[in-house]
Amino acid sequence: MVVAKQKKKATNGAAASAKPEKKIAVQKKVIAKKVDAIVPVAPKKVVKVVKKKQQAETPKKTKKAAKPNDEEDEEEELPEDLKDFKKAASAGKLFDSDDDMGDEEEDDDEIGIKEGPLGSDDEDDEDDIDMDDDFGSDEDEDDDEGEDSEEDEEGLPIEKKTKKLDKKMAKIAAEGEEELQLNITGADRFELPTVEEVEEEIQTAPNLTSMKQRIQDVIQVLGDFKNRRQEGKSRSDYIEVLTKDLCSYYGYNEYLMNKFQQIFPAGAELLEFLEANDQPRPVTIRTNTLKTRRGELAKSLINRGMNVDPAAKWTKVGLVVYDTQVPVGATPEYLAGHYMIQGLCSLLPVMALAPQPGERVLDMAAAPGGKTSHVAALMKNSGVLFANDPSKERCTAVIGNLHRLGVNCSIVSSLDGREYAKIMPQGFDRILLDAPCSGTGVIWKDQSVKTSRDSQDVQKRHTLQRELILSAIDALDANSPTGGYLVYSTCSVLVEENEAVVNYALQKRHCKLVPTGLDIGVEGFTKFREYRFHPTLSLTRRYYPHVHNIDGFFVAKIKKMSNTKNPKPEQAGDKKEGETDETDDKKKKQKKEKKNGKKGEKTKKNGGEAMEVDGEEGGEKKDDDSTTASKQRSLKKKKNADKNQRKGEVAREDDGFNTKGEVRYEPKQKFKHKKVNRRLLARTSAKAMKKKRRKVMTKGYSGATTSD
Ligand SMILES: C[S@@+](CC[C@H](N)C(=O)[O-])C[C@H]1O[C@@H](n2cnc3c(N)ncnc32)[C@H](O)[C@@H]1O
Repeated sequence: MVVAKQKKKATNGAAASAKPEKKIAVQKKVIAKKVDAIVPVAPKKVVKVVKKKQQAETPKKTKKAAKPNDEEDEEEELPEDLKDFKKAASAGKLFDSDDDMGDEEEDDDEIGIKEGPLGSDDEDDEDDIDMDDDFGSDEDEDDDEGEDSEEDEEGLPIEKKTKKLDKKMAKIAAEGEEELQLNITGADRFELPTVEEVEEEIQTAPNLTSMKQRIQDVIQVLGDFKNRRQEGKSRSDYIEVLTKDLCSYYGYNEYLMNKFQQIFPAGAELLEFLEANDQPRPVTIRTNTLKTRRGELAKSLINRGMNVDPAAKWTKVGLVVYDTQVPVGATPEYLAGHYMIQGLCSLLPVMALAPQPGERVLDMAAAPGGKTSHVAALMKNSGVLFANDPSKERCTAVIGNLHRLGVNCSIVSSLDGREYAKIMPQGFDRILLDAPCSGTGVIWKDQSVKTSRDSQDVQKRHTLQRELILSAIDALDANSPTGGYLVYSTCSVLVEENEAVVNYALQKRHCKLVPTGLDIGVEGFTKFREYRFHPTLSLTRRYYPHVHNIDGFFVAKIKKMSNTKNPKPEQAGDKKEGETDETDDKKKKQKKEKKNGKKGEKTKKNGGEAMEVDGEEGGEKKDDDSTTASKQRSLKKKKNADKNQRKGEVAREDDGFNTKGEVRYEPKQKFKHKKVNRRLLARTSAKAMKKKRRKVMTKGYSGATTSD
């Protein structure tokens, strides 16, 4: 553009200084200027074609050599070129290549428009400088324009030609612009390949760049689906292609990718999460306050050549290690037990548990003992701390760490956590259940998680977690003067292992969620897809690597309300979408009916679930003799009510997740609004009012008569 401008100046400058004998030469330059002027709007290819043609037809010469003698030739030549240009442009041949959008080489070509009759780049540069020098500065330009218009008025044939040419050029430019816009919108519109095509590409020649591009394109379309969708393609078509690409680009199986897509329905956030899963978290350590203080520890580590800093505002014991000249796990301070190497997220559940000195505390799944030793530090090495893990091998790590860190209030056991409810019911003031989980929050540590987790696997963990959480609640003492708290945590981001487990516990035991007291984290889900958890699930906290720069994590704090096993019925959030208080009332009514029915049955069978199934038969037998229609009707009603309720229970028995561990799909209820004929309604209500009034009047009148 600078060059073009300089040329313009040069052209105008020429007009100013070389009258009249140089007029033709000036006009030629004006024409050249017009050609240049359309360059920015005409597609590169167009320019290239014109220039190439010019090059082909005009012997290449320097500007100096091209001066007066060629004037006539060029005058004739330019309109011809332009004809070709127009033809080519209107035939649409100039835009159909991808190259039109240009790569760097093409950009060079664009600069190369300076080539051709007017000479090479280098020459141009020189010329530009010369021209400036010869023909004056910007200020001269205005004057030149004035002279141009004077010349217009004179109406030389060449001027007429120029004007004609101007019009032509404007038309061509407009056409070019139009076509360019068409091409741009065409290029913008992303064409969705079929899943089969994508699969084939992935299997035969996976191209990470095009895959990434497609991922971004699809996410863009999904973000503005109404406007960007391809006709005939549904949202699920796009999602299917996106899932395939995401799986192969990031290396996940489809099961896990679907789960993540459900958690992060916004594509951009999903990408951030997936990217973060491939990034290592910072190395962090926890100061063991049983032996030292953070400031002292930091000083000694800095002296050893470690670059450390306080890890975050919310912790007084965490340090982040930026770089180190010595292995973090082999310093004298480490061996002396002044710190534990721990991810920052590991501090969160212990902070939420807030164990007090002198309490009875259980760490139900303790190995390798990072959190156990933190608990001991907060208990100031007093009270009793049970550190349990069923893996004997992993228990040796617990013992080693507790020794190194100077914990002397602990008992290490190697049991299945589910045993604790039986061997020590109501035996603890506080319990930490850092449950075994899928590890979907710490994928950066173990990439095999990406492909090894499937629905059965998650379902198995979900079941174990539910059993463990109930056992933990049963091992808690609700009447503890200082506690009665359970902290449930996982390094998983899956709802099945987190909210669903806690919600299940709320349904099964008399307990409630309380605030974790943690400053960071996002609220747990109270709604997930079509499922509704208890509203207090918002008190739980979720952590994501892409948001908090710590491992994916979940923390819930539960207070046990009573040592009875029965939960308060309203404790659990088992209300489903579309359910109202009215449905609750109906349920209560059904339960009452059921209970009444059961009373009679109790003489035959013992309580429990089997009894409910048998209840139907029992009920029928009992009422065999009864022949009245009303009794039969009420029996049928009761039977249906029982059946419906059982159906609901079966559906919910897995806490919103079917036996495969997948979210059960239930289409949203569509509410049909009955059309009300307002006139008819008004008429009927008016009639009813009249009737009522008449009734009252007659009553009142007759009443009055009697009383009188
Ligand atoms: C997430 S790790 C615990 C990490 C530990 N809390 C820490 O911070 O060092 C889960 C632990 O649960 C243990 N585990 C597996 N099944 C268990 C069960 N049935 N009862 C109790 N713990 C179990 C595993 O052996 C594993 O050590």
